[in-house]
Amino acid sequence: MLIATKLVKAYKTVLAVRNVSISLEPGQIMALVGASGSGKSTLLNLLAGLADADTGEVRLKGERVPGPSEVLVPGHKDIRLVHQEYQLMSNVSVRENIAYALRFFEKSYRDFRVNELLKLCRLTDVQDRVPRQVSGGEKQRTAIARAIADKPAVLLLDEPFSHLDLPNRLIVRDLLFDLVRHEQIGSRATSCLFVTHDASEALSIADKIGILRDGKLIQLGAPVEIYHRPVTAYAARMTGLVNILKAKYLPLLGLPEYDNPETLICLRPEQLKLDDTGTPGTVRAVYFKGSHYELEVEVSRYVSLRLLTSRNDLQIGQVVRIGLRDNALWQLKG
Ligand SMILES: Nc1ncnc2c1ncn2[C@@H]1O[C@H](COP(=O)(O)OP(=O)(O)OP(=O)(O)O)[C@@H](O)[C@H]1O
Repeated sequence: MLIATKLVKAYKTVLAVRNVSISLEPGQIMALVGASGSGKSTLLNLLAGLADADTGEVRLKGERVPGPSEVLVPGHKDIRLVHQEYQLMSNVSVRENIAYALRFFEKSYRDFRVNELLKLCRLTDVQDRVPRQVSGGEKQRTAIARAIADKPAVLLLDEPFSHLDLPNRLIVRDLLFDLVRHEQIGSRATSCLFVTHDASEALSIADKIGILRDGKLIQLGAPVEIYHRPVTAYAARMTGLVNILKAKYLPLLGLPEYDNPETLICLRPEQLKLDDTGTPGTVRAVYFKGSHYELEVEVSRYVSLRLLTSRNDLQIGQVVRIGLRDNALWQLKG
């Protein structure tokens, strides 16, 4: 189990990581979601033993993970970090890049394991090409295959989806999911922690999601919990499309105001519906999303709401009526 306790890291005047504590169980997937500059990469480096914490510590299976100032070769043998740039050897094939991680193993096992990894990461067809001859998605998967080759306890990934197109994002998402489950069958369970600024993949595969803001972990929980009960407007926005309105505008939707009219209320688009008996509003935007349409409907000068519909006959300027699917409103703390 990987446990980080009260990690703090500052760069001169910037406090990049503030008192962050997390724990990752064997076989778990955790995603840390935050805006640019929220401290994601710094935290990953601390977890990997590649940066020295000012205070706090990281432990893997009870043993302290030393920082680079304490060891000759920075990093920990059981923790692998896949960087955004992949850091592959440019003059050797995909296969050899992966095999290099297993150079101290017997050849027969090495060949077996490399074949297994090529299959798992869907790289068998491109195994003889050098990195410049493969796509970004294939480079990413080669870096992941190399990182997990000798079954580390922890796989850390920095923005594994950010440079990829949608099909490749889905392949990598499924791969992470598969490899954590697949590698669990063996005697050691690999855990995976990745950082991202886009929660869409995180919501679907992570067991736990942490929301980072200005170096602080402001919320940690299961994806469903964070999505439906975000603590702040920032956590709500980082995890998907959301309407945030002040409680004083709830009567517009036929609901009573709260004691404090300035309280922020979070309404996910799917909590709203087009409803002939609901509140009238004017369609301000219609976005085609493939499986559905996203509408922006102005219900007053101060309130525009986003909702989803399968109706394909709506036009900008048209008046529609909006109702709530359920009255489960969620109150934000700020
Ligand atoms: N070497 C450094 N020297 C000074 N400040 C730094 C250094 N590295 C990061 N920072 C600052 O620390 C804060 C956190 O940076 P970090 O790179 O960890 O965030 P991030 O969430 O990974 O951002 P991004 O998504 O843009 O990569 C930022 O304010 C950044 O400017």
